[in-house]
Amino acid sequence: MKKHVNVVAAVIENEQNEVLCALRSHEMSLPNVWEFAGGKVEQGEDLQAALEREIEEELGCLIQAGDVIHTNTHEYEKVIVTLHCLHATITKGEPTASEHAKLLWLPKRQLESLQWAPADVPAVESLVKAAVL
Ligand SMILES: Nc1nc2c([nH]c(=O)n2[C@H]2C[C@H](O)[C@@H](COP(=O)(O)OP(=O)(O)OP(=O)(O)O)O2)c(=O)[nH]1
Repeated sequence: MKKHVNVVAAVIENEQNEVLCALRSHEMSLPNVWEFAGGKVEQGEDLQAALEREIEEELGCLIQAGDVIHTNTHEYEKVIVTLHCLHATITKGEPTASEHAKLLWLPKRQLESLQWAPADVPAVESLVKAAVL
């Protein structure tokens, strides 16, 4: 049976209505696609605490995680991912790539110009839809 993992991802918006996008590197599983930074939820952790921990580890900054804005389950070849996208705001520091190949602030309405991890596509579509309304 395939492993099922719960993953949290941060939709971080700046004052210019740009969203932080992160490119998965060659060394990561699912390489060379864009995602919202985050990672797997550990046992006993709530979604907000998991996201705050993952962002500090991955991007070296502190965030406050807010509401869940989108949840989607996607079946990959080897794993089933339930992706929870949460609003988040930076409270201290600047995001810096350590594991990712690149970070990019992109206006919401341009998000679909990137190649996203398949599990992220519904969340990206709804962010773009909300931005153009
Ligand atoms: N962090 C994050 N992971 C995502 C997103 N979309 C998506 O499909 N994923 C997948 C990729 C991975 O299979 C899983 C998250 O794992 P992870 O970020 O902890 O890192 P990983 O797979 O590189 O870790 P590892 O098990 O290979 O050590 O969820 C997303 O927007 N953010």
